[in-house]
Amino acid sequence: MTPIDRVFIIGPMGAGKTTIGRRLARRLGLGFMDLDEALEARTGVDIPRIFDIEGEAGFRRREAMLLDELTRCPATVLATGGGAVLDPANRERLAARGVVVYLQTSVAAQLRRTRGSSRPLIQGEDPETRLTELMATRGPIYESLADVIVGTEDGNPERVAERLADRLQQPGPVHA
Ligand SMILES: Nc1ncnc2c1ncn2[C@@H]1O[C@H](COP(=O)(O)OP(=O)(O)OP(=O)(O)O)[C@@H](O)[C@H]1O
Ligand SMILES: O=C(O)C1=C[C@@H](O)[C@@H](O)[C@H](O)C1
Ligand SMILES: [Mg+2]
Repeated sequence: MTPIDRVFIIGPMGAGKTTIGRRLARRLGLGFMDLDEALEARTGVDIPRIFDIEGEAGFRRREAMLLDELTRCPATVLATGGGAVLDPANRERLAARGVVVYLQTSVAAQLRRTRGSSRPLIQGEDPETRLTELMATRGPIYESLADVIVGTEDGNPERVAERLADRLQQPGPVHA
């Protein structure tokens, strides 16, 4: 069996990409990186600030450049940002360089998990409608890009990570 070298986690805000990605990496004996956190570390400001100064377009440019760099790192689980899959070049890189895992979740769970957060795209008056709209456009993209799809409604991130690690370690076509 070929050992897993790179795993890319995709999915919407609050799906658990950061939380489960970190646990998955530990289980697989891989390093962990988070695209949002890496971008904040590189720029020295948080994501809401990047949106304020450069707009979403500026944020997406930085996100794409860093994704190109981080998807080349060996022995890594990389949690991406919720909107990283919108860019076709990003999608090509993710698909070509590793196993893509989609963490699927309901809007209700996303709402619970992101309540009170500073994520710029859900700062309006009606985050539920916003999350529903985002899922309508992005859901099909997540699904078509994924090698593996895992539900995260289970309230225990460690158990989700365990299920996912088992699945990735089984022989079969998910191995990139
Ligand atoms: N399976 C789960 N069950 C319950 N809570 C969870 C689960 N996964 C994550 N959480 C909680 O939901 C919150 C959001 O999770 P996390 O930050 O990992 O999401 P994310 O997908 O990385 O979001 P973003 O795209 O905004 O970075 C955290 O407080 C985390 O503890
Ligand atoms: O869904 C999105 O487009 C985003 C999700 C977050 O991970 C961050 O990358 C940023 O807030 C944008
Ligand atoms: Mg995250």
